[in-house]
Amino acid sequence: MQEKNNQNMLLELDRVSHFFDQRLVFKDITLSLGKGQVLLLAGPNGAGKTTLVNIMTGLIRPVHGTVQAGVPSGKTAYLGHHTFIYPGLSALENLRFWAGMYSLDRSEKEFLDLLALVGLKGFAYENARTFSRGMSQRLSLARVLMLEPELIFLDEPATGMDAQSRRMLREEIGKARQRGASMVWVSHSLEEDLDLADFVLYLENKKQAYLGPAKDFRDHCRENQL
Ligand SMILES: Nc1ncnc2c1ncn2[C@@H]1O[C@H](COP(=O)(O)OP(=O)(O)OP(=O)(O)O)[C@@H](O)[C@H]1O
Repeated sequence: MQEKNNQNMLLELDRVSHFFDQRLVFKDITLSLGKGQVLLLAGPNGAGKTTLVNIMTGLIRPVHGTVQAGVPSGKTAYLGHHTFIYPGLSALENLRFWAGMYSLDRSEKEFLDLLALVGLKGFAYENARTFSRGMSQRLSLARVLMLEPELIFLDEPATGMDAQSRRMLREEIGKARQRGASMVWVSHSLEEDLDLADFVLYLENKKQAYLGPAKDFRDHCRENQL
């Protein structure tokens, strides 16, 4: 995907293997992600996608191998199973809180514009405790967009989202990619999402069954009956 030690390299995994209680999840994952590249991470349930994202973000230390990130932690963002939403705060207060955490100077109008972008304008002052799964996911997306990260981890970000929200999500992913952000994106909707990706890593049978250009993945699936 990129030459090793390239200064545009944002994430590099070298022979990463992981076990839970002696049970192998996957072995020997080696990849580099460059600036502005989108890696789609796919595979059947239980293949190890979330585990690999957790290793990439540093939440889990791999049993073997190394992970190097070329961006400071303040320039990475995660949208996935944990929404990081404070249920006792309104949508706007959540954004204000996160902005404070990252020392970002944002006006009330900017918060409201962000909430409008993710379709939550009418809920800015509502307590986040009352939000559905899809609404919480949209608020979490607003947090990610506010950070303008260089490296974004998306673990099934469309979970709980309706068709309109999924379209908005894909549009925002496209915009982030255009401004040069890199992404690792776990998806179960390959047909929909493949066109926004540069590379695909397909995990199956405890190894990388495919790692290569997204444009060649469909042919690979046909040839290998995936
Ligand atoms: N904390 C844990 N302790 C023990 N086993 C775990 C733990 N987390 C995950 N596993 C196991 O590791 C394997 C990979 O799980 P993981 O959640 O990474 O898969 P996934 O590809 O993300 O699955 P899905 O598509 O269902 O979300 C599974 O067999 C799972 O049961």
